[in-house]
Amino acid sequence: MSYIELNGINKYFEVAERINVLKDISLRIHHGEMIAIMGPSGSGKSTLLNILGLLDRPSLGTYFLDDKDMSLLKEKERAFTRNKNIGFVFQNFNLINELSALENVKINLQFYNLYSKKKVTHKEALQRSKDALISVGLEDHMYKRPLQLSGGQQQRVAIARAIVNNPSFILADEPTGALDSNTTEEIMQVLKRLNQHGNTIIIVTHNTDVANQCNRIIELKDGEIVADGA
Ligand SMILES: Nc1ncnc2c1ncn2[C@@H]1O[C@H](COP(=O)(O)OP(=O)(O)OP(=O)(O)O)[C@@H](O)[C@H]1O
Repeated sequence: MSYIELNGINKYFEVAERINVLKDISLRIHHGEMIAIMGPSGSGKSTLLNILGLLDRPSLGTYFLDDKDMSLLKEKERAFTRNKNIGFVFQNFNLINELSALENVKINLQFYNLYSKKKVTHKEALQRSKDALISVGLEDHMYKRPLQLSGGQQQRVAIARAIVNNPSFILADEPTGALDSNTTEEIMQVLKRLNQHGNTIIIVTHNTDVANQCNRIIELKDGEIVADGA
């Protein structure tokens, strides 16, 4: 069962002076949780998500993923660990407009092949990408390009891309920020279904309706955890 444990995480940025954006963050994320990270603008939510997603390193503190100390990994191992364990979903979908939905999903398995010794064949990549799109309800839209799809459908493609590697964790930074309330609800249903099937989900959000559908809400203020509970 995958878990994440952060202990004493601090993050500094040096601009004109040193600013401490995350202050002594300790938390354990258990397998199967669905977590919202909330807090005012500038409180450090995205910085924390980037550290959890191995996109950025803490200045101080330890990060364990499944008993492995992430600070000991070299860049290539970090990239492999990230690609294998973590799927990302972004506010603006981050899809490639020149590629079909299917190709946008398949690209994640091509990245996987860059880092993994055990390669996924073209045939398997195609089947897994189709299965991921079917699981988010896009069986009739696989060959369309992102701009031929609605915002909610584009976000479903992005979710399919995030899950095609079977990651334990899905990290979503304002996944419904660009969507209306009905589409937000649809995307939450998709995320909740993935959570019921065993994915651990962490969502940064300003939307209390989104947060209230999670099992745990972590609230940040000025880089500190000020609340953490159901
Ligand atoms: N690369 C960087 N260099 C310098 N300062 C940074 C950098 N990244 C973030 N910051 C600062 O760190 C603080 C926290 O930023 P972060 O993006 O994590 O906040 P947030 O809670 O996600 O905000 P929002 O809700 O507006 O997205 C802000 O003051 C921001 O200006």
